[in-house]
Amino acid sequence: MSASAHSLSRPASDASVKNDLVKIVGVHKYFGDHHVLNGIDMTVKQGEVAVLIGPSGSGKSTLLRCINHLETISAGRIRVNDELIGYKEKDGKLHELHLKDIARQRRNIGMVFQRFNLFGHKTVLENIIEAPVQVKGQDRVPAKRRAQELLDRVGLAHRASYYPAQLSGGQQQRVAIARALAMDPELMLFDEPTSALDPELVGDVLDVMKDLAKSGMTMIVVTHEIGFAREVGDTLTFMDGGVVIESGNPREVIATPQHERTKGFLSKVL
Ligand SMILES: Nc1ncnc2c1ncn2[C@@H]1O[C@H](COP(=O)(O)OP(=O)(O)OP(=O)(O)O)[C@@H](O)[C@H]1O
Repeated sequence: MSASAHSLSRPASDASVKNDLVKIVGVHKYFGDHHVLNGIDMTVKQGEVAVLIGPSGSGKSTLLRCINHLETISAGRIRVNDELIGYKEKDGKLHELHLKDIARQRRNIGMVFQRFNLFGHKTVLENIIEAPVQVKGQDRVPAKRRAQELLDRVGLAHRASYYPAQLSGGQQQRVAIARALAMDPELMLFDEPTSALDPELVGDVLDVMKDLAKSGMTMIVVTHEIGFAREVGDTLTFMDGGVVIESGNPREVIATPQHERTKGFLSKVL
């Protein structure tokens, strides 16, 4: 088949056609009468990096936590790979899934928080193999081999036998990323992964995230690192008051924000 004929007849399943991995439709979240998310719509395609920015209290963390059902949603639907997260739908109503199904869904969604939350009494290697061995039932030998590969990937192959307290904050955060990757997630959520770090440690963590993005990992990243958003993000979404104010190509949103609230926020963080 000639090249032109091939391009004309490209099948819908062509690997270059990106599928929607995350679909968030009309999501609301109330804590009592405090409306934190007020109808969020967002789509993230397979392999994309979606960066979320917004002022403190705008609902960014809550949205991330809803995506892996650490928070229940008050209305709307969140789907990852076409599977409804946290619920099954019957007669138009949502019923919360059993814990084992919620746990299965969470295994597919890695999450890295602002604070690294490593087990202090376990070595770096033991931290990384904990979930694959305990949750997935993997044998320790292949789990250790994979953990060592992941440590190599985050530049910490030589720290496998250290305890978290012997590492810098940036190194601990890279271990936290390796630990999340050990479950082979399809989606990674990052909630301000560098904001608790000393400035000189931020770059190494962002480099690991850039490498992950290059490898095709689908990522949703809450961050104030606008340079990262510009360089790595496929989309940049500005949230305020629990709604999406604007979303688009990061370079365009940063250079020519369409809304006063986005402009005001960017002027403070740029
Ligand atoms: N469990 C909870 N109970 C009650 N209110 C909550 C709870 N979790 C979050 N909130 C409130 O929801 C609002 C949004 O919080 P959230 O952490 O999602 O914002 P954010 O945009 O991530 O802010 P920051 O940048 O400061 O982390 C805040 O007013 C917060 O107090």
